[in-house]
Amino acid sequence: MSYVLGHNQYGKAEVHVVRVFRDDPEAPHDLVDYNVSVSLTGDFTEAHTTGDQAKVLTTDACKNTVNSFAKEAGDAVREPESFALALADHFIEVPQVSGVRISVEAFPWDRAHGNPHAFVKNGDYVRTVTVTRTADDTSVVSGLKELTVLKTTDSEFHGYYQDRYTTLQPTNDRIMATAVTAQWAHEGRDVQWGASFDAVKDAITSSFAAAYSYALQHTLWEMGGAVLDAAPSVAEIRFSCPNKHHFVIDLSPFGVENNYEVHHADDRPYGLIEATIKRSEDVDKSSAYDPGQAW
Ligand SMILES: O=c1[nH]c(=O)c2[nH]c(=O)[nH]c2[nH]1
Repeated sequence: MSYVLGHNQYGKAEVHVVRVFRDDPEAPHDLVDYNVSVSLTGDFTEAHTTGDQAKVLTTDACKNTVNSFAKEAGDAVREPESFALALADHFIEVPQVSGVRISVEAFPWDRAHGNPHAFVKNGDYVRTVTVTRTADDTSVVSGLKELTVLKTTDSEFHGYYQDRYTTLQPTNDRIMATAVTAQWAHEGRDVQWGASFDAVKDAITSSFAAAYSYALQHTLWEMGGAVLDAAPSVAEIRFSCPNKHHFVIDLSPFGVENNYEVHHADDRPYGLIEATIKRSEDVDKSSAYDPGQAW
């Protein structure tokens, strides 16, 4: 039998590191909470085909590098994009490495009641970053997931294609809810990452609230446009949004009127609506995204 080695990559997944900033004894503490994954490509054929590990930077060293960079990388640690860039810039210098992908989940913590050293984990969303680096190219994708939003009206759904399996009744008024997963690819790496993230998140939530919706697809389009207007470095944004169906419960058997008030919050199945909104047809950022990410 003959066979060849196809695409391969390796690294350390899910290095969960928390960094406290407490250099100034007079200043309140800050912290960042990152789950970092490192993935390397390069000249690693022999590690697989002959068992020769001479070129393998250990995944243990990858983990140690992440932990040490949480101190060594200075102010770059404060934003997940700049932290991922610092790590990617480091790993790409390893001679046998030709490609680096750093993925970060950043868990937000809010200061507790203005206390200088106590925090409450903010479960509203998780911030995400994917940095992809080769010798002469760097791409940065920022994102968020698990941002759950709901509006109680200003949402319709009707006029859709009908076949013999179509039973859904059209509606001029419904709850619309989704848990937004979005990733957006930047042009360049010279970006104020924190301000840019805040602008995108604000654009998503404010346009979700303000836009009158004729479908979740229509809302994705509105949110994408708002993001491109708000964040100049963003070339495109990809959404993956489950339609969290809320069905009006028929209370008429009990003689009770239900004017879009009482709903069954359905769990599954759910509609899954996905779309990319980009500045022009020419934008192609597909290589910037981690294909291994479930979304
Ligand atoms: O916003 C929606 N988009 C759909 O494609 C769809 N399909 C469906 O059954 N309900 C909805 N709602």
